[in-house]
Amino acid sequence: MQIDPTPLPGVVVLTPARHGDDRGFFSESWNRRTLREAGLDLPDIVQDNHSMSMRAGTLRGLHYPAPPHAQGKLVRCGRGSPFDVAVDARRGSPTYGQWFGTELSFADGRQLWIPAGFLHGFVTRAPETEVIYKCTAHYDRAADGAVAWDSLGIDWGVRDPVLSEKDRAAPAFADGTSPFASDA
Ligand SMILES: Cc1cn([C@H]2C[C@H](O)[C@@H](COP(=O)(O)OP(=O)(O)O[C@H]3O[C@@H](C)C(=O)[C@@H](O)[C@H]3O)O2)c(=O)[nH]c1=O
Repeated sequence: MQIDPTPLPGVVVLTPARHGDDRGFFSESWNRRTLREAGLDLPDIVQDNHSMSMRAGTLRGLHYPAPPHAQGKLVRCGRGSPFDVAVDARRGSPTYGQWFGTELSFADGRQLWIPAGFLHGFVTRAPETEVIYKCTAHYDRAADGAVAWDSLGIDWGVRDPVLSEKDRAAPAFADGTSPFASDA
């Protein structure tokens, strides 16, 4: 398991080992002990999500479940190569409002760990893109929050994305209004 830091402290890129042979490959996509031994002690995982986006240019985000339902998310790609983005929304954080984005392809198995207190979103680059992510808290519909995808200067590489109604109506990211304290 390779663990690479990003410019946002707490957000890391994980690359699990793959054991290839003439059938294909085998990979432990998540292993608590391996991560702990590598110095990454993640909170308990309680939910695993799987989404399929049929069209290239589909953008889901930017989302956050508000406290006390905030979720850390370990995101990977089942098919395709989405561009995955985390935004630091912890008030008082030195990197508040800053974003980090990276491509998570099925081809290389890279994963993005996004702690609670961050917004999350992704855009698909190919049809039939599958994104799979483990969460550290259960989904609560009433806590579901969204911020406008185009309000943070993120270079998504798409001008007119396919959006849900919720994401089309999401408010802009506004200074000081984040529900997350600095220690979210
Ligand atoms: C997120 C979620 C949604 N749902 C339901 C609510 C709704 O009827 C349907 C679709 O929900 P959404 O439109 O919110 O799905 P989606 O736009 O894919 O939302 C997801 O986007 C990515 C970027 C995230 O980080 C996730 O946490 C989540 O917010 O699924 C659940 O039952 N459980 C869940 O955990």
